Amino acid sequence: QHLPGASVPGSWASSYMEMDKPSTLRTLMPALTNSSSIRLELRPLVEYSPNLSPFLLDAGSCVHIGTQVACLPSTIIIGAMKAGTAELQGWLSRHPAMSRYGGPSSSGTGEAHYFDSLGKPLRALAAFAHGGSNAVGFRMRGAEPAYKYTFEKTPRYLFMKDEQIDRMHRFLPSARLIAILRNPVSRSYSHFQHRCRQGNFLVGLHPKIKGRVFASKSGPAAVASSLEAVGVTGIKAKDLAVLNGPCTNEQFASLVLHTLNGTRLDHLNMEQARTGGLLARGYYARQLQAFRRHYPHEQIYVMLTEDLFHDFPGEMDRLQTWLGLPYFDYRPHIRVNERGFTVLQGLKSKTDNSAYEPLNDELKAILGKFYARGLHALTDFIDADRLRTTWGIDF
Ligand SMILES: Nc1ncnc2c1ncn2[C@@H]1O[C@H](COP(=O)(O)OS(=O)(=O)O)[C@@H](OP(=O)(O)O)[C@H]1O
Repeated sequence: QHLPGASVPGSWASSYMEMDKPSTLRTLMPALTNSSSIRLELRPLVEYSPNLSPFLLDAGSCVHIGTQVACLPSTIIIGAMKAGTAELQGWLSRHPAMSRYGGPSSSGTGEAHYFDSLGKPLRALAAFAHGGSNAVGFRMRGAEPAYKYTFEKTPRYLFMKDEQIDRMHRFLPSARLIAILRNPVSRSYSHFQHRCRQGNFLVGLHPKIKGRVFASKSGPAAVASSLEAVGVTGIKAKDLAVLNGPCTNEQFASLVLHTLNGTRLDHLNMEQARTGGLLARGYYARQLQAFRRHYPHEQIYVMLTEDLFHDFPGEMDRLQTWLGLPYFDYRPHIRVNERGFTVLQGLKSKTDNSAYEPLNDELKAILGKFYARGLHALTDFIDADRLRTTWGIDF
């Protein structure tokens, strides 16, 4: 078997186990799984059949479709959005034993979104098992299934409802999940900037609402009628224009700190969290608790964005160890970009983009207070001192 250079030791390679009866795969899985590694000594290979249920398969198992083999993800980066998931995906896919959804040259985000939209995933998963287009993302070449394991990242997973997590677990019970968490304050501001760049907000042009920022999901006419309902009368759709990024602190404050009638709050409340997950996605504890209800503790790895960005190779070493991968030294492959960030050579980094205005101290304090209460519960997942020192939030 061809292995790519010395980077993947021969001892890492697996043999296949042709499963004549896919219905026995789940029963055998515990015997094939080494609890300290995603590697499967015998890699289940199921022959495609029109009746194959995706719920018979499991993480890391492969489906044989004609001359092709596609393997289900062994590990998934579940979020959080704006916590550096794309960068982490890029680094992990550089590992010679790992292959990302969409393939190395994917021009898209490489997010499979199998589990976060009701309706779509079941069809997609069925299509996977049935060799349809969704299998392409995890397709293997030649002898790759012997030594390569697939993974994907969909940051929205961390924000899923319980029934969606349940389905994920029923489909991939032995998957290893990686959660990367960024200080919720900077995460929410980064999310705001992301949505600004995408033109998701409207800015008021009329003197009564000049400069105010509104979520534009339902369009300017809907915003105008919501304003009318709270007594801000005479606003027409043409009085609202699409806001383009990069945006400012003032615009962020306008979105999260102003009630619809224009009152400025000096603190954030749950009501403000309605802004499309912008704030709610930072409630990490309840999100992780939801995953823990389905996946055992040992299958969830929690890392902090700031630690990763501070020492990328060191954090990748720890992650490799947790995944039980053969050691890959990232150090010869790093570069420091123009903005001073450590990135991987040959990997397009979001930090190569231009920066936006830093979050000001007043907003930092208001948001910090808003998130501080929820951080207690996060200490079930991350040491309190580490949260204090890395995020600088006092709680
Ligand atoms: N190496 C390194 N060092 C420091 N910061 C980095 C690095 N790589 C990515 N980033 C920052 O991560 C943010 C993007 O996160 P995601 O890739 O998870 O975004 S997304 O959810 O996929 O849209 C985005 O944050 P903001 O720039 O604050 O928006 C990136 O700049």
